[in-house]
Amino acid sequence: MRSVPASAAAVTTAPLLQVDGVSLEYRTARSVVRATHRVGFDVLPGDRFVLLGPSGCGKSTLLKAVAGFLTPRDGEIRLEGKPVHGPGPDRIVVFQEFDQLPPWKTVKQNVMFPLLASRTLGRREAAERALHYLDKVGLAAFADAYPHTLSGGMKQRVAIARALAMQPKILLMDEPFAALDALTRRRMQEELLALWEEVRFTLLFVTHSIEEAVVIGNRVLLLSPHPGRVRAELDTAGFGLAGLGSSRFQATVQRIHHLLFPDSPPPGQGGEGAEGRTLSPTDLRFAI
Ligand SMILES: Nc1ncnc2c1ncn2[C@@H]1O[C@H](COP(=O)(O)OP(=O)(O)OP(=O)(O)O)[C@@H](O)[C@H]1O
Repeated sequence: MRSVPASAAAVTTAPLLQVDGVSLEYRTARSVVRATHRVGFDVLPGDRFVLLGPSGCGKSTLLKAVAGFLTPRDGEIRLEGKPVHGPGPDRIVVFQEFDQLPPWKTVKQNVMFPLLASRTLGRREAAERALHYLDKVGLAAFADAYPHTLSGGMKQRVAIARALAMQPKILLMDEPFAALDALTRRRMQEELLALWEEVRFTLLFVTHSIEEAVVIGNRVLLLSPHPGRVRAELDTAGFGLAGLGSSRFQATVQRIHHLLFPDSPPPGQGGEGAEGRTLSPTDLRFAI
């Protein structure tokens, strides 16, 4: 991964990624669905930038556009100042689904595959790099295992190792832990933060969990319901998992809730806690 020294984010002000007035649409023969409306934000090198908003507000669509799979209807996406015109090895996505690993390849072969397919490295160097990143995610001992023998959390670790091994300029994660059980999800958040401390990559992370956004992000962009517009951008540096449960953490969660849903009671009031709430389809889910 292209790493950023601890102090670089503070001294380097040039954004790595610029999303500039981006509107995104899905067009079918019969209709046009506007997913986002003039969304703008900058991601600095070393940021853990989180897109947070209700289901359907266009978070995944934005991530797909940054990855180069969708072209904006209006606005522009730039990486290091250059317009994004399609997918590239400088932006790698980790998805939520566990089935993103070809089952006929071993764990090591899975991590090597994009390195070989993109001709980034030869076979021997690719194998070395794969083992290096598998070690970073604690899976070196499973290098020769097949994906079906791994748990959901282990599969996601392989997907993260595979993405990091490509050393992209920015790692894109679309609800990567949403399908995991609560304990595994928390452990994966912890491991991702530890990995970031070690490698200092730049991360764009999508979630609909307020708690997860505050734990993972140093900056959080709040998007309004469909079509997504920027509602606010918050500085959430300095929380992490250690801050969970502190009064400052809870106050931030409540503030975000209020910004997103000014008319509904904050979590913990009206008989609803921050976890396990029953919410409408357009509301946020708090499933950590
Ligand atoms: N392939 C598609 N064709 C047409 N409309 C789509 C398509 N994919 C998404 N949409 C619509 O675009 C809007 C944004 O969807 P998107 O998946 O980006 O939201 P999201 O914020 O990531 O939601 P969630 O948290 O539920 O994943 C929604 O109204 C959705 O129905």
